[in-house]
Amino acid sequence: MAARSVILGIDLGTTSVKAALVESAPGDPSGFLVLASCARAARAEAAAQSAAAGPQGREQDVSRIIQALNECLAALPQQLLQEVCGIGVSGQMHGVMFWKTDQGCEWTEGGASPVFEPRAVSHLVTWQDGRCSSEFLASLPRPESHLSVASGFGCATIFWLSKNSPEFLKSYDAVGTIHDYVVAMLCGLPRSLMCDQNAASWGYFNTQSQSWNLEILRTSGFPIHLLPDIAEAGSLAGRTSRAWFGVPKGTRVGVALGDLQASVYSCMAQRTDAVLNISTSVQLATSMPPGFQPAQTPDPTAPVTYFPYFDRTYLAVAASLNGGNVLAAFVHMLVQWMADLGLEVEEPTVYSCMIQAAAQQRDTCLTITPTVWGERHLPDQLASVTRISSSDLSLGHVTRALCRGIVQNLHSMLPFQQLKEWGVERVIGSGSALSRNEVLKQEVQRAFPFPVSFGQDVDAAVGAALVMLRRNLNQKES
Ligand SMILES: Nc1ncnc2c1ncn2[C@@H]1O[C@H](COP(=O)(O)OP(=O)(O)O)[C@@H](O)[C@H]1O
Ligand SMILES: O=C(CO)[C@@H](O)[C@H](O)[C@H](O)[C@H](O)COP(=O)(O)O
Repeated sequence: MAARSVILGIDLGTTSVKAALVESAPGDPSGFLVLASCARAARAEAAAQSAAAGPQGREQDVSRIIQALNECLAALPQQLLQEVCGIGVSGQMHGVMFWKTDQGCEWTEGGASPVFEPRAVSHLVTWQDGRCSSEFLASLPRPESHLSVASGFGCATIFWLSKNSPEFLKSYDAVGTIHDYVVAMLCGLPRSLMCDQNAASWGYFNTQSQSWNLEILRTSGFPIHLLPDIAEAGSLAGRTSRAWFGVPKGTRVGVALGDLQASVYSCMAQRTDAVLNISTSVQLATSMPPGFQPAQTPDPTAPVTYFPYFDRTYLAVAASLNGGNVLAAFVHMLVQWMADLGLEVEEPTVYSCMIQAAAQQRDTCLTITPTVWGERHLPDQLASVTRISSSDLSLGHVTRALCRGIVQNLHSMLPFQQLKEWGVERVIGSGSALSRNEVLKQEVQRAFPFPVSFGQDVDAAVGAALVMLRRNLNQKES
């Protein structure tokens, strides 16, 4: 019997790590089967390593992210892992972490299979980081890119560190996103490799020339020697340097992909589909026609931006900073209030009760603008609640209004009418904040009256695997 083509897909998200085992299935309408999947909360939030980052700093402990990854791999069927012939990796874009070449991890051979643990690495400064004030961003050089630079973008964070913590940078000689790091460790890469999807999310990257704005950065004192080499999205990064949780040594590994692009790749079946992802954040994306090129002068006030996809095509994306993280903040607030009142309640219980209560509350006049983190195009628009009446104060009312506010905020960035004009005929939902929340699903269907279907809650991991399967492993043995 021919060996199975089993591909391992990984998504290193902001809240959780997801892994999926995917197999080519020509007989299936989708062409593939998800054989197994796993998700593990990373719980990686950590205090900023640089005190100067202040309360707006948002960093994650890389060891906890890798621990969640290891837990996912350990939970997948060993037999299937031994049949893996390719690995696709995706993750939270924009963020940046640092490591020392050849010292970024330590492989331990003690257990059933070698595993790597991070060594000589920094925290991950994530896309939610707010240390770069508007004044600081205004002091930076204008990028030669169609995307403006925002706080939490890798190059902005590196500029900030070079100006506020220069000693910190002297300890490292490699940088990348968390998913670039994992690929580099799995393959033992001498230098970090990055595809245009992630490079564009850092700022100061020209997607037309596929190159960093080296001259602009160099003349501004940016440590350009740190910048990763660029590779095409969907290309190979290398092969695993060791066996890993049963995955054979020498397994091909793709260059790491953006989580959004990987989710779109797994959900978008027709060019007329729009993909609405609600995870920690929210994105509404649809594909632009081949040959489309975004205007080269970025407009920081534009709610829709254009993300590189595959083969020099672009996605039109409304990317909100306020998605599942707003619900998580509300849940955290409730748990804290109940603790202050001497009551101990677990977060999953609160999620379950509030979603059930809102499902019974089909409508509300309470109106919530949920933007506790502002938006990149409206940084000063923080959250607000209006139309509060004594009859609309139940948990069901507030949760319904919160879910509606998250979806309406996205709709204000990319309205149903605009999608219709672009030829969109269907919306595919993705992301586990959406898949676990019937009320959010109802509000999506209310705001976007298209036929709506919902993907799986490991869409980016499946997408990363499919890219590997369709762009590398269906080709002849190289
Ligand atoms: N028990 C739960 N029930 C419903 N929603 C949840 C639950 N736990 C977390 N969530 C939501 O899921 C979101 C995280 O989704 P996830 O897909 O893990 O994010 P990411 O891909 O960004 O890591 C949280 O921000 C929260 O809103
Ligand atoms: O902020 C944008 C785009 O600018 C998002 O697409 C961003 O890439 C994602 O929210 C981050 O990658 C985080 O994704 P997730 O952890 O919310 O899945």
